[in-house]
Amino acid sequence: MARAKIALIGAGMIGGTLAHIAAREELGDVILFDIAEGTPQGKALDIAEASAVFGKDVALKGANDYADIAGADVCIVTAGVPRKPGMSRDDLLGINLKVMKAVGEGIKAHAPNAFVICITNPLDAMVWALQQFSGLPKEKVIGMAGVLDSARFAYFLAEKTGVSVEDIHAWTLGGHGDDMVPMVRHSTVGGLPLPDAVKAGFLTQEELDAIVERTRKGGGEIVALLKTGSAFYAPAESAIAMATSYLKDKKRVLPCATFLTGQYGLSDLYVGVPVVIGAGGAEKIVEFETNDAEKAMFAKSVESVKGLMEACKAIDPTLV
Ligand SMILES: NC(=O)C1=CN([C@@H]2O[C@H](COP(=O)(O)OP(=O)(O)OC[C@H]3O[C@@H](n4cnc5c(N)ncnc54)[C@H](O)[C@@H]3O)[C@@H](O)[C@H]2O)C=CC1
Ligand SMILES: O=C([O-])CC(=O)C(=O)O
Repeated sequence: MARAKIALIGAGMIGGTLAHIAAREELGDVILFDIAEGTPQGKALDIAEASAVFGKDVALKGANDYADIAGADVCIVTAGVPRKPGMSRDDLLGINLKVMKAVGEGIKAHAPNAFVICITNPLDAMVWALQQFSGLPKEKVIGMAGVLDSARFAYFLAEKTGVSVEDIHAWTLGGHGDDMVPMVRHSTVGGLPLPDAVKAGFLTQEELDAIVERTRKGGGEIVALLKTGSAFYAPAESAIAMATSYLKDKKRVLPCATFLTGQYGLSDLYVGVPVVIGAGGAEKIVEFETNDAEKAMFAKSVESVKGLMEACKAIDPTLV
């Protein structure tokens, strides 16, 4: 059977890392696309040469022409700009919205059957705009944020409790901003919901509260450390998990920015919720039962996403 074709739109920090992981995992042949000339070609060649060391058979190619993404099974979009210290993700909206228009048109023309994973920030508004610009079915266009946010939550819990990351299951809901909602009652340490893990002495309530706050601001913590850009290893791993579930029809339940059609009482927007990812794309949204406090936090996060959608519409009135 032919190898899958994975198009990476944007060959910067995340794009290059995605190419490296996809090659090492032998997930498929990789096209690295960017407007910068030489960058995608150089990264593709470097990783192709590495493949002779790690011993995986994949083809890698750098490109500046959308024609090269033709027939891609998966497109992962990181094109645009990242934030620097002192900026919020929302400050990227104007410049990255223009990038989403160009990328959406490129995908529409050359890879209309692909499963598209958007990573570019501000994530929930960008994936919503990208779906419209590309015209692809909504279940085939999805945003990466929740896998990253919940991975941060899980890592901080593992670090504090001393329990293996493999035995921690953490969930976040909502938009990819500082008002995202780490789901304390639905996340578990060794099978114990976090309130029970506190009772059992794995961590204190104060430690849990601090982890929730650190998770919400996890992106900014890395930006402040790196100074020149934002996180790229964990974001790339997160998108690869989503692409793998699609390509292998694994039907993993992953928190992703997904188009809602009535779930959680919401319609016509993208926001982070748990969703089954399989060969059909975003196949089924999982609806957590939420209490009043969780509902209020989720509603606040959704309001932020709606505000960004309105800002996009003001810039580009073709968006509806
Ligand atoms: N959703 C999430 O959880 C996360 C989102 N991000 C976002 O991902 C995006 C990419 O981050 P990095 O890879 O670190 O940035 P980067 O600056 O290293 O790479 C971006 C690449 O996009 C390219 N580019 C710009 N305009 C383009 C266009 N019109 N067409 C094709 N390529 C174009 C640039 O030449 C550059 O190579 C940023 O917007 C960042 O905020 C970053 C981390 C996590
Ligand atoms: O914080 C940023 O700008 C990048 C990002 O979305 C993250 O790492 O969560």
